[in-house]
This record gives sequence, structure tokens and C-alpha cells, in this order.
Amino acid sequence: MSVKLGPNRYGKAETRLVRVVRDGPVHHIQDLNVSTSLSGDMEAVHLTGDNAAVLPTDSQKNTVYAFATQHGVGQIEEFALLLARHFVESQPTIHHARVEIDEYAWNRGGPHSFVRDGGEVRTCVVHHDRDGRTTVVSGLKDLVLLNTTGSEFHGYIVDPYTTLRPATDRILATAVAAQWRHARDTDAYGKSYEQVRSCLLEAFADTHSLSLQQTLYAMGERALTTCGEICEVRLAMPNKHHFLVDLSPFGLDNDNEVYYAADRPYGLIEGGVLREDAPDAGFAWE
Ligand SMILES: O=c1[nH]c(=O)c2[nH]c(=O)[nH]c2[nH]1
Repeated sequence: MSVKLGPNRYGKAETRLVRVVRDGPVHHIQDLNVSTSLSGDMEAVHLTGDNAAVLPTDSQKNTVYAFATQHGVGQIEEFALLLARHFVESQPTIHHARVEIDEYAWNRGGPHSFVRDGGEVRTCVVHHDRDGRTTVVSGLKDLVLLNTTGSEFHGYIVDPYTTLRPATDRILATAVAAQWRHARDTDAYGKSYEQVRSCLLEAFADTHSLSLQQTLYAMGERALTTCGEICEVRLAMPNKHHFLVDLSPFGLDNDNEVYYAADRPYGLIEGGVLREDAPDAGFAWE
């Protein structure tokens, strides 16, 4: 039987980087989790153990820290682009770089004091290859949303295993993970992030929902019709079930007031929305 090497990549996962900028007594921080992943002429290292083409993952991690000092961080997409281009352009054996960054938000508690924001995490994934092709996907995760009304779910298939009762007024809760693909370069990733985030929040709040799937589509559609530079949105939204507690054994009514917030199992609704004329995604989602 003959075998061959399949797709492969390697890098340093989850380099934790906190950068402090001291502006007199007022300090600023950025808190990142950076993962680099490289691919290229890697047959020899896998087949014979010849490491000549390998830029060590340790060097990749050091580059993350060195670049944060030399260039600053700024928008995570810009920092990821800087790193991805560097790895491909400085090493002939590296043909493709993928850089993923999560950014954790801190709120100001004083001039040099910060409170970790328990809310969502900002994300990006950048790819760059030696043919100069670049893709940028921005996103967020752990954005927890809940509507106390305006959500129904009925009219679904009823088979021999269906016990779910139709709902005409239920709680709809989710933790949004959203990623959006940029169709073109922008120098305003921060502004675009705020715009997409607002679209997602507004569409969740003002869509009268007949299913979480419908809400998901409305959220993606709102982002695409508002933000010109993005061409595709992918969303993953767990249905964080809230079950009305049956208080009848105690002779008590429960008029949509007291719920049990279940943590598992949960429905998981995933889907994408894209412009009809979206350019080919290439390796953006890999
Ligand atoms: O919005 C929903 N979509 C579903 O597909 C589904 N399935 C289910 O049991 N509850 C729900 N809710």
C-alpha cells in the first residue's frame, strides 16, 4: 500500500499577549490570544525528519511578542496581517500563513486599573499566501442575548418522537458566534466591527421570531445590507432553552414568569448569509 502526506499546517496556538501603553499616568491595555499556523514545503519534515524548512513554533511565538513591541497592535486584523505577511515574505519555505486572534475587552476602572469585560470576545482570522492573496474574516463570540417575548416556534414536523409543545410566546436566548468576511481592504476594522455588532444586536431585538433560524438570517441580512465592505456572514447560535417551570403540583400558576435555564442539551443553529455577487471565499474559512 502506498500513502502520501495530506494537508498539513503547524504553528504556535494561543500565545497570550497583554500589551500596556503608558500615556503618563493613564495606561491602556490590549489583551490578545494569538494563534499562528504555517504551511509550505513540509514534505521533508514529515517524511524524513529534516527540519531545514521549518520555522520553529517557538520563533513564531517570539515574533508575536517582538512585533507587538516594535509595531504596536492596533486593530487585531492589522496585527494579524502584519504577522501573516511577515512569515510568508521572510521565509521561502513558508507559502501560506493563517493568523487567528481573539481579543478580550477590559473596561477602565481608573487611570491604571481595569475590569475585565465579561461580554463578548472579538475575533479575526487572516490568511496570506505567497501569491499575494489575502483574506480577512472578523468576528465575535460569546455575545449572550435574550428576548423575553417576540419569539414563537410552531408548525414543525410532528413524528412519533415529538413531545415539544408549540410555543407562541417563549424566551429566545443565545450566545452568538459570528464571523464576517471582508470583500475588500479597509483601514477601519474597528468601525466596521462596531457597525456589524450593532446590526446583529438590533436585528436580534427587533425581529419577531418564528424560529431561531429566521432570527439568524435576519441578523446576517442586516449586517450585509448595512455594511458595504463585508460580503458574507456566518453565524452559530445555540438555542439556550428556557423552560417554564410546572408549578401546578403546588397549586401555583406560572404565567410566563418563572423559567428553568437549561445548559444542555441545546439546539445549535448554524448558517451563513452572503451577497449574491460575493467573490469566491478562497481559503478564508479554512
Ligand atoms: O427556533 C427553533 N428552531 C428549531 O429548529 C427548534 N427545534 C426545537 O426543538 N426548538 C426549536 N427552536
